[in-house]
Amino acid sequence: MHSTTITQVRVIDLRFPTSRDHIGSDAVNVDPDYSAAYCILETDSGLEGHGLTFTLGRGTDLVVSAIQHISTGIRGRTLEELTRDLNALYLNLTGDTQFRWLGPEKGVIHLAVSAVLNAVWDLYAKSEGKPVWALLADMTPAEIVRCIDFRYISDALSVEDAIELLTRGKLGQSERLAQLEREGYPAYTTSVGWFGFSDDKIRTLCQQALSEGWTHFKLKVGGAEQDDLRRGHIVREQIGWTNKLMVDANQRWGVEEAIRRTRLLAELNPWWMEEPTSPDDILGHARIRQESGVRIATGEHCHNAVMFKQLLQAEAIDVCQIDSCRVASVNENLAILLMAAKFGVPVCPHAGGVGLCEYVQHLSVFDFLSVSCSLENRVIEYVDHLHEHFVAPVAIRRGHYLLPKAPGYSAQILPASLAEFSFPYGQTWQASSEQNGKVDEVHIIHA
Ligand SMILES: C[C@H](O)[C@@H](O)CC(=O)C(=O)O
Ligand SMILES: [Mg+2]
Repeated sequence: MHSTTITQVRVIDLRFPTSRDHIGSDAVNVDPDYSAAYCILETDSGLEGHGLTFTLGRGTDLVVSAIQHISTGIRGRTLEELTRDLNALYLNLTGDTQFRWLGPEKGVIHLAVSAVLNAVWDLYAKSEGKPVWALLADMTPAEIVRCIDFRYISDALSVEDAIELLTRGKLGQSERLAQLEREGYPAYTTSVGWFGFSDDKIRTLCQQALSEGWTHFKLKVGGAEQDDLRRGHIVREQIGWTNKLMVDANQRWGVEEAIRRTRLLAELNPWWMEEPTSPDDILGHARIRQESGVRIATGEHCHNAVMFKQLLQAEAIDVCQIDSCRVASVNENLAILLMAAKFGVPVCPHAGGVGLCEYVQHLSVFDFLSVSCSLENRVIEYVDHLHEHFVAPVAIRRGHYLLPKAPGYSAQILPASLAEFSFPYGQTWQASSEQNGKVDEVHIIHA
């Protein structure tokens, strides 16, 4: 790797008005504006590292500010220094002796660390001329392990466990890669069943998705009992009973209610119930799993590898839904992939958000090539929104992700989109504030 020095860190508050069409809506997040705290690492070689963390509109400015604070130590350092020991970089970014108090390893600071590390991985992969999945697959087990913080997970996954899994994963890797080249990676769609969509819209979107080759569908639940069942049966009428239907409650219920409602929804034969209760309630998920008889999935709001460790140790989940931005980037997700493989729990990444599909395809491909080496019960989420804003958007064919080939981590956004949707001064937001004649009080402070 030639020496590349980080000369500037730019941060953008990027917001897309998806709430206007109920895109992304669920029983709890009823008006999501898919947004991102977007980080650009400029270098003296002209290469740029682009990274983001996913937010939902208001509050993105808090993460932007956090990135500005925690990235001061990145400027002036070479890429070679940063990537020589990626766990040391992780510890440096998460371990600031005062910022750590705002976590640790959770909340706004952890989201900011994720954006910065996502940008570092993007720059690293670009400098090597590889997509991130290939950069990881070409690493030795020892190199992968050097990216991971084992301090709080070694009681569940030791360094030796990781080395053994990764060494085993080298066997047959080229055959698995050839399989992905031919077939792509299996996916499911959530874009047919957002909470704010009408019954007719759900019917139409299911028919369209079936014609495109989709076989796995996710529906948002968590409204009134009869509405959930009615909408569920509408989907079943369209997709039949052989195709897979998953339901997602987005943390809507307490444990007792979650057990009751999951049992009710069992008549839809869901392949999993997602986020039935608080993401922090590990024992609650275990009870719901034991007492409902339905497969339980969670992860999109689990803020670090330690939470995933406990979900796996408590046998609380059937499906591990990693998120590329909630935890601190590739570093933490490597640990989670390895723990899930050790506990025999399939990983089906969360991707309902801007840039998340572009990111998680790399993590699932690496999991198949080098970690679990299995596609059994594994599908990557796909949402059909905002991909037109990316330099190298995901490619989908008949319900499968095609292997990303461009060097980097795939979430670089087009300059015109950065300009148009930056908040609050991009054209989209200027137009809406002029149109509405109002600027939210918080934004006046921001301005
Ligand atoms: C607010 C987000 O769109 C959320 O509903 C996404 C989600 O839960 C999922 O994709 O799963
Ligand atoms: Mg979800």
